[in-house]
Amino acid sequence: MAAAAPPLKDELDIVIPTIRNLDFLEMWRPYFQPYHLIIVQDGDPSKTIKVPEGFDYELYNRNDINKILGPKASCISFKDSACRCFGYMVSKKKYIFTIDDDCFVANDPSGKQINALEQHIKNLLCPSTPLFFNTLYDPFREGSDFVRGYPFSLREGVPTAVSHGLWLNIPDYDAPTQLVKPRERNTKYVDAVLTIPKGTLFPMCGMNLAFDRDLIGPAMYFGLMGDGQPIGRYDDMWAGWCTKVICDHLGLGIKTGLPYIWHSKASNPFVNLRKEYKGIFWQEEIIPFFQSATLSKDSTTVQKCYIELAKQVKEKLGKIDPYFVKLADAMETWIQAWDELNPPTAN
Ligand SMILES: O=c1ccn([C@@H]2O[C@H](COP(=O)(O)OP(=O)(O)O[C@H]3O[C@@H](CO)[C@H](O)[C@H]3O)[C@@H](O)[C@H]2O)c(=O)[nH]1
Ligand SMILES: [Mn+2]
Repeated sequence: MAAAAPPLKDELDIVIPTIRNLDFLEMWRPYFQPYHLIIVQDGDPSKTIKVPEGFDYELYNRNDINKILGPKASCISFKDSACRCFGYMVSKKKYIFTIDDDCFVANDPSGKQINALEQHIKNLLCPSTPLFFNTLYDPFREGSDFVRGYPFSLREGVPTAVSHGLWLNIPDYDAPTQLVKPRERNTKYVDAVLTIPKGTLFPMCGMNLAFDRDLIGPAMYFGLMGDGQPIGRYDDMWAGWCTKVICDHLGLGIKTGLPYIWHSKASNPFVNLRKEYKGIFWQEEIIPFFQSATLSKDSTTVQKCYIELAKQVKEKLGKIDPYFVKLADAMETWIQAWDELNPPTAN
């Protein structure tokens, strides 16, 4: 009997931001080889990035980004992993999985390899439950269900837009935590997938992340960081806060938990502190902004929501620092570029 085709084989792209070689793909080969890769090469475009044999991929460096987007390339970060969102924009597939090049296949407590891609796909293909918390975690998982007292009117759930995976070994800590706990490693494997309740924000890490591009793609702009910007390492956080506000508004769900990957490399905490420090005190004003952000009922598409949010960023966060005016403009440029590369299909 022929082996079953890998799930969503022709409907999912794997996006990898990189400044290194891609030897890590060897370990992922059994799981990734059937899928198309979109490699976003950051840093010096004259450097050649070697892709292991046998993978189907497209690779974009900074020259390619500038050529494709022209002046709109200004919204894509340079010298920061945030550049990965260019891959989301050029993809033509319904689903995206993004992973860092220092993330490897992890083992579950039984010692079995974790096919992270397969678990993300399971997460995305079954509904989320943001409107009422199920205490037995993901009710759609094998061996689980809705518990007594869970309203039947809510058991259909909502479409899942984002699947947020976690990391064994090096946890995604901020620089101050990393400095205080340099040897801390995450050894806890928690066998759970949770829907993040409506009205609750969360810190989205871009290291091991999948999403439904048709449902939420235009909101997945990884904020302007890196070269020439006053902060770094808030790109994915920014995307997560915007995405969660928009998912709550449009009735979409976000899950976090399984799958785990093995994060192998701790980036330099001192470099990270320099990148993060302004964000550490700015976020004490950014979070209340997102917690109180409301979108009008006329905002019925992700693009409309995102543009409305960008206007609020400019108006309400612009007074913290001119960076937020620039970021709001970059958010608008991102949507223009997105719509240019992804014109609505005439239905
Ligand atoms: O300038 C750069 C630096 C790195 N990359 C690529 O991005 C990822 C992540 O890089 P790295 O593993 O070195 O950094 P981490 O601190 O572990 O990254 C995590 O923290 C957040 C930083 O924003 C983010 O959510 C995680 O990615 C690798 O693939 C590098 O090759 C880059 O493209 N440009
Ligand atoms: Mn890393």
